[in-house]
Amino acid sequence: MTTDKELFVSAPGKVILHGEHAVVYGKVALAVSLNLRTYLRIRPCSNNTVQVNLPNIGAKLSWDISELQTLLPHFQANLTQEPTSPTPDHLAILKKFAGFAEGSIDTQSLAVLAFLYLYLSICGKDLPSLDMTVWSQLPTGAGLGSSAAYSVTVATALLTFCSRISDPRKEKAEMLRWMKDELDLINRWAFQGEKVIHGNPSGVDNAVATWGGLLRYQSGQITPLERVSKLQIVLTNTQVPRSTKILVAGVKDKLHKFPSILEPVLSSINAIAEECQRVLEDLVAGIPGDHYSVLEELIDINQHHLNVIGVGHPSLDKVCQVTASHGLHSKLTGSGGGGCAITLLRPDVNPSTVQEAKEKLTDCGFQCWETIIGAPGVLAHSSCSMAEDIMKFF
Ligand SMILES: Nc1ncnc2c1ncn2[C@@H]1O[C@H](COP(=O)(O)OP(=O)(O)OP(=O)(O)O)[C@@H](O)[C@H]1O
Ligand SMILES: C[C@@](O)(CCO)CC(=O)[O-]
Ligand SMILES: [Mg+2]
Repeated sequence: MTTDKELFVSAPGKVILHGEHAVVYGKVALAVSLNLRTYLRIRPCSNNTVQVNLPNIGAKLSWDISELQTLLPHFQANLTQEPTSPTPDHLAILKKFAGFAEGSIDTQSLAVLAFLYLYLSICGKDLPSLDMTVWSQLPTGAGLGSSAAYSVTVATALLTFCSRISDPRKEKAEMLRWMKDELDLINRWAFQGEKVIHGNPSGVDNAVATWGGLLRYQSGQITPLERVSKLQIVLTNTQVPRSTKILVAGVKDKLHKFPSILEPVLSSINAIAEECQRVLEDLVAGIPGDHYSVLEELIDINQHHLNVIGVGHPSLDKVCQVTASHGLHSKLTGSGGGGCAITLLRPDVNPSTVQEAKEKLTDCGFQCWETIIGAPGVLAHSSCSMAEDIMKFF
């Protein structure tokens, strides 16, 4: 097999500055890509099988093309240019095929169901033999958009492999990307993968993984916010596992139970995201003001709101307490219930204060790192351009 037959793609994780959960109900979210990426290798294989290797979650599966072909009649309607949503019937058929129990929502089932749904929907009538490996620098299920980075890389690789979008490796550009229309198609297919994993995603995470940078997202409308990604952030992973699907469903139940109590909270989260955008724009425009104090207050208020809607966790409270004792402000990011928190660093913060806070957080059993935000969205790579420390996982 020649190496140019193998294609590598990668997509970034994200942090949500403000708007998680409220964005599911049409409110504004501000989200930015991270310098932690998911990498995927796809290549043809010659033994009429589809092989999927997911080392982060310890899954290795293989199916005969002839078996997969029997599922195609159920997915015929999907073989259009327009991405189509997974129905409960589709998911039931795929679960039965893969041998997963009816209500299974474990890590492996969700990843495999999302792959099978995208493979059968994107690849058309002549299902190709292929071998796919996905490996990520992102912690799985920690609020950093690992499911979206996974869905974006899988959708991109399948669309490229089946020639439904171009292969950017034919271009001589430094950064191998797709055209705007193709990125839009990738984003819309990845959204279907997210539906399999999340149940009811807003689409913000797959938008950031596709387009990169800092985005304002509202009801499918994506607005890149340029030149405002200067914020310095510490990320803390509480290492408490949680599922976005369950947390999103929990907020829905609460909203149905107490609409007049929860709706104003979601509207207030919307106002926080709007105010944050305004402050970030003032910062860039050099308009005088104590912008960082406002950003810190917005973080504190939103963290209280997120507790009110039921997505907090004692481990996240601990991150907020520890950082507050060093004069720093934190909130959960992503779907909460554990997972990750962000802590804002003012440009004039004393590095020893940050160091001490990080040491205390590490003593609590949390993992802490300073991040570079605003990484590029989905990229193609040729095998010779892949860094050695990443290639060793493939
Ligand atoms: N590297 C990976 N390999 C295989 N499956 C993955 C990988 N990364 C994510 N997944 C799939 O995504 C699921 C995690 O998605 P979930 O939405 O719960 O968390 P997240 O995306 O990390 O956080 P958030 O949605 O809050 O940003 C896993 O259960 C798995 O099915
Ligand atoms: C919790 C949520 O708002 C963000 C998860 O990163 C869910 C979503 O928008 O799909
Ligand atoms: Mg997710």
